[in-house]
Amino acid sequence: MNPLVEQLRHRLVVSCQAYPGEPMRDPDTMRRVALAVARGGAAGIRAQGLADIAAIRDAVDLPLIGLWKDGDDDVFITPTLDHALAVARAGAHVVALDGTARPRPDGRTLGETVAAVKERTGALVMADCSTLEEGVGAAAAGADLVGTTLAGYTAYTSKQPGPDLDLVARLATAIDVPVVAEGRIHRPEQAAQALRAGAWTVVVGTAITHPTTITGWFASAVAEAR
Ligand SMILES: CC(=O)N[C@H](C=O)[C@@H](O)[C@H](O)[C@H](O)COP(=O)(O)O
Repeated sequence: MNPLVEQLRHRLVVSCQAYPGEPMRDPDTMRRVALAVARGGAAGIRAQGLADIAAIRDAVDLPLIGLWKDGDDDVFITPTLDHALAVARAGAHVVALDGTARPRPDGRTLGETVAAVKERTGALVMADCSTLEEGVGAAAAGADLVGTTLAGYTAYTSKQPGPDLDLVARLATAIDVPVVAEGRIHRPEQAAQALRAGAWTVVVGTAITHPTTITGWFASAVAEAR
C-alpha cells in the first residue's frame, strides 16, 4: 500500500471548494479554510483549481487530492490528460479525475489517462465514479483510490438526499482498491456509517466548507418553524 494512501486509512478528508461567482472563490480564502480544517483534525484536503491547489500545497502539510473542474459537458472533473497533468504539476499528491466510462473530451480512455498520469508525474490517481461497474472498471484501469463522488451526478444515477452508502458497501466488497466515500455526507454519523460500510476514507465538503449551503439548511428550518 502506498504510504500516502495508508495515511488516509479511516480518516477524514475535507473538500475545500468554492464555486464560480461565489464570495469565497479565491485561492487565499481556500488556503485559510484548509488550514482551519487541518486544525480540526482533517487528515487530507481535496481542492479544486490550479491556484487553490498550489496555495494549499504550500501552506498545509497534509495529503492533497486535487482536481480541475472544467466545462459544461458530462465529463467535467479533470476531463482530459492535460488537465490531470496540470493538477499534478500544481502540487496535488493525488489527481482526482472522472472515473466513468463516458467519452472524454480528448478521446483518451480512462486506462490511458491513469497510466499517463502515473508515468509522467508520479502522482496517485483517484477515480470519481457513480456506479459499481465504473468503480470496478477504474480499479482495473489502475486507479489508486475509487470514490463515490459522482453517484447521483450522472444522467443514469439517481440522487439520494444522503450519501450512497449502498454503493460504498458494494464497491468495498467488489474491489481491492481503497474506496473513498464522497458526496452528500452531511452529518458526522453518516461519515461513521461510511467507514462501517467499508470505506477506506471519507471526504466531506459542503457540510464543513460551504457556508452558503449550511446557512440555507438553518434558514429553511427557521422559516418552517415560523
Ligand atoms: C459532483 C461534484 O461535482 N462533486 C465535487 C467534487 O469535487 C464537489 O462539488 C463536492 O463538494 C465534493 O464531491 C464533496 O461532496 P459534498 O460537498 O457533497 O460533501
